[in-house]
Amino acid sequence: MSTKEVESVESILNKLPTKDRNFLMQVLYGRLPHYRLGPSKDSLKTVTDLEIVSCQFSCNEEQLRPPRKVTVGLLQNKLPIDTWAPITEMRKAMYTMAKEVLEVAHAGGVNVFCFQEAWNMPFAFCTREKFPWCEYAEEAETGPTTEFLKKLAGQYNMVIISPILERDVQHGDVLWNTAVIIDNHGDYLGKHRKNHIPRVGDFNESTYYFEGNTGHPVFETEFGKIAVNICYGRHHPLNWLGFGLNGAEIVFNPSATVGALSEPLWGVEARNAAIANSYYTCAINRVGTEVFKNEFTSGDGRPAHKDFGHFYGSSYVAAPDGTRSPGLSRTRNGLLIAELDLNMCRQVRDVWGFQMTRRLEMYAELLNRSTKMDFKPQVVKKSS
Ligand SMILES: NC(=O)NCCC(=O)O
Repeated sequence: MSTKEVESVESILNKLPTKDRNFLMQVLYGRLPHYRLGPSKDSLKTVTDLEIVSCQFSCNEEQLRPPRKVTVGLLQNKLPIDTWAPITEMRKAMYTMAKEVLEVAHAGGVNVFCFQEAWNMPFAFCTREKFPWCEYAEEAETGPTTEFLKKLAGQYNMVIISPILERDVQHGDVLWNTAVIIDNHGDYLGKHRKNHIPRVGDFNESTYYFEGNTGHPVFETEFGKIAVNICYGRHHPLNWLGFGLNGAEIVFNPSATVGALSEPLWGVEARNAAIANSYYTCAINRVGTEVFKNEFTSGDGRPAHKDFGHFYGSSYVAAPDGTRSPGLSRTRNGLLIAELDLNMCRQVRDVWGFQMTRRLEMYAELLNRSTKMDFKPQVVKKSS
């Protein structure tokens, strides 16, 4: 990590006098979620410097439905060892870290836990090297990472979302960027493959895998209907809409993105999706700087370099009413624990009526027309 990196936006806001800070937070972040006591970090042995933020979103009490409280856990973490460590060592280090953090998350009452994108490996897709990175790929349903997490999910009664590099051995060993969903009984529930693959900056991911073919699945769990919009998919409002149309109540957005490219968009996109679709969104970004052995370039005139830049963390949760949690640190490992009341989804639909006032059939007709070869944009010009 560069020592020049700012800790977080909130660390700057916190320097303001309390009255000004509270006013600004209210305007920028909405009605503030309440803070909860965080779990103890005593069980952490190897994970150092883990920031824990613990908060609570609330909505109106209803007469006919009891509250539907669900606690989510979002983890952003640095690589514990060098990118060039042998795969078995990297996996061991990642599993040790995950085991310790999941124990803390369990103590914090987490029901649904999500890791960052491609969590169990370096984010090596900048390099365009095939070896050793493709060797990290594993089968979604039966691979070592899924097997490892199944035990913990069952033990902790926790749904776990595990974004990995997938190898599909049934279809010619093809690779995918995939999120595996393991239910709270420790059973494999399903998977979602990343729908939109970046071709921007050093994000050379299309060298490794293509656009996903799993649509917009929503996974019905004992803790609500959940979906996963992997990283770059957050720039596509219709991708978010797809999960909403299928009934998602919480959409996780495990990501890996760097400051120079996307930081001004980060606080906007997942939050706007929460508002537009009346569901909760959980945006998780990697943190730290990952340095590789060999230099790479990305055809943008920059000199060859060995790192992606700084992954700025800043993971947060946004609610259907637009309220958001503070972001985790830009520089530290972090666990964000947020208690949500899923009743808020319908309450916001009733108040704002976005699902009633949107014009899906009108959009469908335009979208359909716009994909045709003979499409003519509807532009009105003054005739000359
Ligand atoms: N991992 C990934 O898709 N990153 C692309 C960059 C971005 O979406 O900000």
